[in-house]
Amino acid sequence: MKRVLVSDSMANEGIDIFRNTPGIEVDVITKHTPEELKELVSGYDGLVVRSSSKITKEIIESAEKLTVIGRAGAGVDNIDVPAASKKGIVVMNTPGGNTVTTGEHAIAMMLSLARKIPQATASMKAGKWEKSRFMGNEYCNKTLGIIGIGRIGTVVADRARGLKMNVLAYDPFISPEAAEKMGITLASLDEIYGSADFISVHTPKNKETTGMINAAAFAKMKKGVFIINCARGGIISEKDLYDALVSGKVAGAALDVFEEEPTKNLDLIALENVICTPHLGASTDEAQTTVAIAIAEQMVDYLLKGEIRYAVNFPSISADLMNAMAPYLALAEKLGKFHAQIISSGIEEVNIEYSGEILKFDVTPLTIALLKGLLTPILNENVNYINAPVIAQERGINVKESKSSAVGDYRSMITLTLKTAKAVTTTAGALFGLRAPRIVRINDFAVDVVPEGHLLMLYNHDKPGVIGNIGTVIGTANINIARMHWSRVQEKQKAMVVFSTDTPLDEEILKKMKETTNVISVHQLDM
Ligand SMILES: NC(=O)C1=CN([C@@H]2O[C@H](COP(=O)(O)OP(=O)(O)OC[C@H]3O[C@@H](n4cnc5c(N)ncnc54)[C@H](O)[C@@H]3O)[C@@H](O)[C@H]2O)C=CC1
Ligand SMILES: O=C(O)C(=O)COP(=O)(O)O
Repeated sequence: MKRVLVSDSMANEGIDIFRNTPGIEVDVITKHTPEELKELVSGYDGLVVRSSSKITKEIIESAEKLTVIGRAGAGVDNIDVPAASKKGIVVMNTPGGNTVTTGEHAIAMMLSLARKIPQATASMKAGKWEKSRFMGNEYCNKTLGIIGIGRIGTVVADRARGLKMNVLAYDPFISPEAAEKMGITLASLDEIYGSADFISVHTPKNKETTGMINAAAFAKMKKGVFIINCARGGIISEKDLYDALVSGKVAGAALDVFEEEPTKNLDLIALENVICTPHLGASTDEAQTTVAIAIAEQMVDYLLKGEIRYAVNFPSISADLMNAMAPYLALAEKLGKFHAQIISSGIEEVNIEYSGEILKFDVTPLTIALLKGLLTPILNENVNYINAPVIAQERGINVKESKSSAVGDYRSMITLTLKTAKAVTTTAGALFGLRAPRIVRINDFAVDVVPEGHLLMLYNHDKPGVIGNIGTVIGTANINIARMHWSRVQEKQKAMVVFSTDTPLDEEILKKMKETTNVISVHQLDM
């Protein structure tokens, strides 16, 4: 039974999916202190959050069973994703589920801001009729600068064009060609600051964007600019925004998000030219139903079938793709696991070359699978698809991928070259038929090894009698040989034999084998 905790409010349609799925048990507990949440989480396999629960490193580190954190929404800045990745926990969100709703909120905020609708509403509710107090500004032919032209930014741009606004966008990760296809005019930040009448922010909150709109940025803006933030508090410095609003440089600000939530910055929101909502960007029935269903389905699929969709710390693999890639993932993992056991010092560099039909897939998950296989025999800690790249990086292992269109004897091949302080070694793997993994090369030796069970890899001088002598040592120990593959590069030089045995060999027998005439070295591998 997999247990899921929903720690922020979530639409019933999502909770029902958990409730109605055999094998899943769900609890909804939305009122908790951070300490209580830490205690609570430790008993669950899955955790669903929105923006209220802060999932810190401390919570993650103490969450013994947790394998997946689902964000019913877009931003994951309230989750310590690096800490989750290190612990092997998948973090997934529901991109797109609240895009239109949040874009509409930004437009609603912009429209309300320049026409002072919230202030006029409050005045009328207070029994007044202050027609001349609430003079506004028109949008038609004004310039809207959008910072971050992703999903939400694109919706805002589209709706703003309907209002006959000129739209400029800044996003360093969008190519001019992609922008042109979307009908977006890209501009530099300085161009936007210099020409925009309205500026709306739609980036994620991260190291680069935190505080990106600060006093220096306000100084470059047109006097009388309107600012809209429906992305994240802290992308705009609240202190610098306050000063710019008081000085009149900024004519008004519409804020849905705050540096701290619920905000304690009452001085800022008390300003006459600030309108605000309590993080309502995604709060529509439609968006909440969509994101709740999406995250529940994604988490059920992960918890029960291992299918990963929309993970922010792993490439997405649908069930169909997973099925198609499964033999290659198994091959990559086996190759890594095999190679890790034939080296004798720390890995400095991993070079992976993919060739043949395998190139029809995104090879990123294959590299992750290979790293998982490679690190598992070396480390005692649990290595999985999520933490393998993090562990490799932490250990200073340089991972390089390359692709080759050259197809040799195999339809697909993965060639792995490891550089250690002592040597550079190469192995290669291919599929036999459609599914069966094989090791097909060990350094200079062409082989055909089934990477399963207990293997013995032995180098010897290519002289008569070696096989007989080794067979006698293994047979005397009453150990059955299941398979055997012999290979040599050139007659009478070094040769190699790989045995597969039904049971592992103990140290004493291994020692006897190493002492056998003409044997150079013996490695036992556990696959
Ligand atoms: N107020 C609310 O309730 C909601 C807020 N959000 C916030 O909006 C953000 C954006 O959401 P989506 O559009 O769905 O994400 P998205 O990933 O589709 O778009 C983000 C865009 O920002 C761009 N970007 C990243 N760093 C940048 C930088 N330094 N300068 C300029 N552009 C940069 C990216 O290239 C991307 O195009 C989320 O991360 C979340 O924090 C999202 C949903 C609801
Ligand atoms: O999806 C997002 O990034 C949001 O900010 C929505 O936040 P919420 O789920 O309403 O707390």
